[in-house]
Amino acid sequence: MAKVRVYELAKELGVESKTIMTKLTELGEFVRSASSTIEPPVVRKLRDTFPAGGTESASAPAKPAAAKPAPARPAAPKPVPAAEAAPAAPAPAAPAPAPAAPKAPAPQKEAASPAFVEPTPAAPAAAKPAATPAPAAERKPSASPKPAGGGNAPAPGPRPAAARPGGSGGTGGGGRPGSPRPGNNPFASSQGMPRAGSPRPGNNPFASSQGMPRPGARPERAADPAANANPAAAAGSAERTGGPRPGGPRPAPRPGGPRPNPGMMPGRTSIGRPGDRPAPGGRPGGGAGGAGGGRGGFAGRPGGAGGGPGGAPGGGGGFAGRPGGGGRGGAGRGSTQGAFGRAGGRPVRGRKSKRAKRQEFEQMQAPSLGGVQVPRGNGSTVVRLRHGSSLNDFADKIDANPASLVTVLFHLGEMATATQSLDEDTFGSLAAELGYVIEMVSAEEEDRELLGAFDIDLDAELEGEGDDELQARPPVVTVMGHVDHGKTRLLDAIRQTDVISGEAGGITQHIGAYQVRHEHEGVDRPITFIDTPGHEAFTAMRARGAQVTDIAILVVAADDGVMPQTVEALNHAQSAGVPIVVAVNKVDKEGANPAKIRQQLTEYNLVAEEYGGDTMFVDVSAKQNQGIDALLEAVLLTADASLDLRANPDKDARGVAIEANLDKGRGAVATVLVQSGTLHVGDAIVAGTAHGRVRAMFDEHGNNVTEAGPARPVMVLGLASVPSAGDTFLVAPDERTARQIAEKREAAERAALLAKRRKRVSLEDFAQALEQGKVETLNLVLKGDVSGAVEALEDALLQINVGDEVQLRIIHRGVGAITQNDVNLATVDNAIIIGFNVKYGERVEALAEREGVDVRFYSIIYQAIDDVEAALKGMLKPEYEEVQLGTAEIREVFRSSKFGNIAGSIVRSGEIRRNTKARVLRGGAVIGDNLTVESLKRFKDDATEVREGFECGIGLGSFNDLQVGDTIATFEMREKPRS
Ligand SMILES: Nc1nc2c(ncn2[C@@H]2O[C@H](COP(=O)(O)OP(=O)(O)OP(=O)(O)O)[C@@H](O)[C@H]2O)c(=O)[nH]1
Repeated sequence: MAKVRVYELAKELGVESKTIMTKLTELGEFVRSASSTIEPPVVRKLRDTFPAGGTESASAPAKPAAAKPAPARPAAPKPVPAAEAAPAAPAPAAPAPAPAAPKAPAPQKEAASPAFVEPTPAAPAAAKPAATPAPAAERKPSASPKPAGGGNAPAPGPRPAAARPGGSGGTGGGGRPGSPRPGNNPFASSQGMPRAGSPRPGNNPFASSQGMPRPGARPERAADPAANANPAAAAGSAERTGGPRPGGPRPAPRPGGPRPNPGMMPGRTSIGRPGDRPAPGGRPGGGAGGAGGGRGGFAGRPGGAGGGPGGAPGGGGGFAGRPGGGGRGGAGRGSTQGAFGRAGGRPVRGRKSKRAKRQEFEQMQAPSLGGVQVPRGNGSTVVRLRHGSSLNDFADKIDANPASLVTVLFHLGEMATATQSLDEDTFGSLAAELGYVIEMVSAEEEDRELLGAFDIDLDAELEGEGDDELQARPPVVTVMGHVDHGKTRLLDAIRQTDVISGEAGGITQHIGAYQVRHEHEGVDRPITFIDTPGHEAFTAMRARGAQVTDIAILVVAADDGVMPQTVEALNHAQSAGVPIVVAVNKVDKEGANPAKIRQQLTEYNLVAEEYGGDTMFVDVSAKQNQGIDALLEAVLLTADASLDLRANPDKDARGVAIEANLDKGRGAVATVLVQSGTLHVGDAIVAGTAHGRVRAMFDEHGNNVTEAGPARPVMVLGLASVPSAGDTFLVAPDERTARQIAEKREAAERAALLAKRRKRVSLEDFAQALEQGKVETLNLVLKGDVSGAVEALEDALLQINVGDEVQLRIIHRGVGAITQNDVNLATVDNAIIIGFNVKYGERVEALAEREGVDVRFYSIIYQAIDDVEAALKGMLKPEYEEVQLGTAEIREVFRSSKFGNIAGSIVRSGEIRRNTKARVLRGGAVIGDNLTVESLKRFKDDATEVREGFECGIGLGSFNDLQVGDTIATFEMREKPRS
């Protein structure tokens, strides 16, 4: 046994507890009472000091021999028993009497002896072994006793016991597996006693000890007492428990005892202990445990006592158990005490029908939040929700009442109506509480599902296309580059090369994209150009999930070199995985240095072929139409080298809207790029949330066309509304389907927009997102007022030691205000934008807000570095500041027994809002803080807010210390913007 109680040792040594305690004080050991436990080394010292009874000697030997291990016990038990029996007996006897009488003397004895025995042996043994081992030993003994009576039991018993405890208790958890039993026993005994007790009667006897405990509920004390009562030792207690009470009944009881017995504390029993008992199987165990439990419950110490034998451990366990116990353990205890509403309550009331008990048990498992019942998942039940879903949608999926979910969510600290769109995090915490796992369906998936409802499966369609169906299609090219480097001029020049039109001036109409033909290796091949220079259109489309561009032409003026937007453009292209062909423009100009461009771009991983890289650089002069053919040739070569450009033309068309506008005379006009299939006049189409029937189509020459195949841009008339650039379009089986798809998309888009708010990664939640595997890379977009600062910032950021699990990637850096492009790029790549001494460009803030992009501004470089570093380490927490909302002066206090005191007040400043935080000030001193405006009335009506100058009734919940003249100040905590 690990620990011995003072009174046990006193008994053993044949001295008074007081004497031992005095001695302990002399030794500098602090003990609270005679039932306190003493550590083995101290026990040894005391034994040396009081060379008392032979018991000691007997036990001493035993210890060594036993060495705590299981073996010891078996052996020890018997011998010891004898020895201890004597001492122990008395104690047990004492308690036993009363209870015992009623029940079964015989059992008592049996129980007693074994229990005692064990304890004793244990105790001595314990000294040597480590405390931990001891527990086990103790337990075992206890267990063994009963079963054993014999030797076998011991061995098995112990372990089992241990095991159970651990298991059942959950509590016992660690070392104290024993606890479980204790718990069981405890209750068993205690409960058994009491109830049975006549329980009460029973109680009386031990009354002090037992009686108390049980009823006592509780607590520690109860336990302690019990322990004391037992005096003898854990054994004693055990006995009592086991012995007396259980005495007869118990024996069995414990194991199952609890229930039987008692009937008693069924409640408790059932809860915590049930499990235990079984485990113990042994009454002995039970007995002992019981005792231990009792005490254990209390505290470690008691436990110790209980443990006496095995009790000690048990005791500890008990404790731990309860707390940790969680479900059962906790309940168990609670019940005992009656402190825990359900469990405790019932038992007290008396017996309940099995059904009632079961119901109660089930209730315990139901979510208790807010007192509502919601079907629970098993912790891994997956619920798929669309972005923008509401509690109603969630409730549908789990077959719950939406109102219950509102309540549960409220108890989790969030308020939402059943129809309000919620973000993923909110659903996540709600789902976790209820045992579900939320999977948010991505926008693409969502659209796929939406189309699936109409029997349209674009992926399956693509997968089903083999070499038989696929035919080569032209590449789609976007021209990007720094301002004034000649993008527009180059697109014009290319347009001029169109050999098909045969018209002077080539393409006559701007429709957002055009096709030219170029003879490549003897074959006349078309190339499609997106006729919107710059990467704005490119990123805008990409942000909408449309990947239109196959190849990017990066225009760099040879007389100017690589400039910020050059870099920006190539970042965009690279981040989209689009191959780049570099057009070194203005080579006709004086001072043009094409070689310098090649050299500069090597820094950005664009290494010219002539330098051993794989990027084609072509010197051109857009102004003089030089090198255009070579450029087209390079485009085709690059396409052939790195891309598989094929599509099936023989199906309904699918593609992307490139640009669209509302024309006064013609209605919605959209230029679409067919990506696969063939679009015909008369087709029912849906583009984003716009739908209609193709009334007419025109090409870039203004000619009417009746059909358009893959990579063919055409201007379409006939849509009922204007789609957005980047919207995907498809031909539907009929106009009605087209309309329905459009309507559903519109609804989904609206809902998603509502829920979007702050969903993207932010520096604050980056570490969390990292942990959850949502991100692996912290993508940053750096913008600064001067390039030197941006470079310095980038260098410093890249030097942060980020560890292996995460990568820091600067996906774009540039000089100037935060632009829509930056936000679009951050949207696509889930990046955070860092602005150093710059501001938002026009209308960009709204876009960032809408897209939920985290944009941070700094004017001190180290602050930015610190924040990023902190984010990477999960240290960056949002800062909150208190914002006062309003004050009200109390003019009169209405007392209401139902609602608590209501402050009849007049709002002096700001406004008073319901559910906001409040504090009460009297003469400038705060007399009540962290309160909530729980009720707010204007006359008899409930109000959500009352403005300055108006009177209202304010209820602060249970805070009733209100006086006329007090001021109620309301405030809220707002996230502090970092700067
Ligand atoms: N000498 C010479 N000038 C050129 C060449 N290409 C374009 N330019 C001139 O450079 C200026 C800018 O050309 P743009 O085509 O407007 O350049 P951009 O890149 O489209 O400019 P933004 O639309 O403002 O972004 C114009 O004055 C062109 O005439 C060229 O090859 N040689």
